[in-house]
Amino acid sequence: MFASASRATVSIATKMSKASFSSTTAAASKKVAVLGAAGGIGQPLSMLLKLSPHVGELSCYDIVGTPGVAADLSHIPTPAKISGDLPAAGSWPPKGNDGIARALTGCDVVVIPAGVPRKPGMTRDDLFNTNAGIVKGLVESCAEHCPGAILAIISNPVNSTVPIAAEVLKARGVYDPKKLCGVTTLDVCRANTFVGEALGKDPREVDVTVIGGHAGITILPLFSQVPGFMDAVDEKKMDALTVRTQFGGDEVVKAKAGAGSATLSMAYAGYVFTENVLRAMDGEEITQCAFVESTLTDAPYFASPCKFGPDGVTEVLGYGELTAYEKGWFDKMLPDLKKQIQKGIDFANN
Ligand SMILES: NC(=O)C1=CN([C@@H]2O[C@H](COP(=O)(O)OP(=O)(O)OC[C@H]3O[C@@H](n4cnc5c(N)ncnc54)[C@H](O)[C@@H]3O)[C@@H](O)[C@H]2O)C=CC1
Ligand SMILES: O=C([O-])CC(=O)C(=O)O
Repeated sequence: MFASASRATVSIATKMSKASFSSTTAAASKKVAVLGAAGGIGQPLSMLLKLSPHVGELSCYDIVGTPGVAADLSHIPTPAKISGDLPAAGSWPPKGNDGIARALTGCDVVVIPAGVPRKPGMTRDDLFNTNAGIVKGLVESCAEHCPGAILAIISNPVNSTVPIAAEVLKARGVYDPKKLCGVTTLDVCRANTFVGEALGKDPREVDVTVIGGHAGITILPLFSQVPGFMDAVDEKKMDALTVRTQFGGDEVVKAKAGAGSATLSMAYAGYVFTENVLRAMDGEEITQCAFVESTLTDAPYFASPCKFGPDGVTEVLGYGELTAYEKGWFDKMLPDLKKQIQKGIDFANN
């Protein structure tokens, strides 16, 4: 399918946007780093970014395996130059041992899927003890080596790792709320897929707004805003679809039975998010959902549709009217979301 990357086109229904593997106008000029590039998400995400018409340079960084990942990806005939780095020694191509500095210097966008995934029975918050420190350390390196880059945080729990990243950047004097996003695109992908199935529509033509955070009941798909949805689906079905979207991650964790969580769909979602950020940097008007600093609610960070421009988020958009059903979930979600955000802030400052 990807044999001729210059001709293959994949269109993706994200908020008012289409990402593709081909473009006649895009300049392959941006440097992107993937931190955690040898992992379950990192490898397919790096492959998709190697196909991006916007990426001129792709740095694959991890604590293991990146020389091999980079050598492998380097044989795909697209313009993006590839490097693979490890923390201290070892790189591909073999060109010195500057590790993360080499990976990050000059980056426009840094995507972070580094950290451990869930096993059955765990919540995303159960990952906090391991992943909080990993994200803190990596964002400290970003503050040092690419303070102007847009950071896209995938590592869970996103509701806490994004506030951790913000506190690290603030402490270093380089925090710009426009340039820090938690990636919630997989929630949008799932909601679009499930609505497509329910309405008998091509899911690529569906675009569900998903607000809140990225964990269980903090994920709130606004199905009432999908044209035709309320006429086609009764309250029981809507409830089932809402809960399935909120716990879509658990569905995958259970099916993988101890071998991790969503990787392929997340790589796709991470690619869609990053590609949209890159297109906005190149001057296109893009709107997509992201978990960002926000004044829309009492929670200091909140996922909602955001406009993106050359420097990241240019406007945090509202999410419109909620139905009584959605308001019920919204009220239930906010205390949890605020607690998870505060946990991240406290961790970073202690
Ligand atoms: N935001 C979202 O929607 C989603 C988030 N996730 C999260 O993404 C994270 C990664 O998931 P997977 O790729 O499945 O895990 P994985 O275990 O397959 O890969 C993680 C990679 O991170 C690397 N790593 C660990 N510490 C590192 C460090 N200090 N610097 C650089 N790399 C480091 C590991 O070596 C490994 O290669 C998990 O926290 C998971 O919960 C997963 C799916 C969806
Ligand atoms: O469920 C998990 O742990 C991974 C994740 O965030 C998702 O698939 O949405």
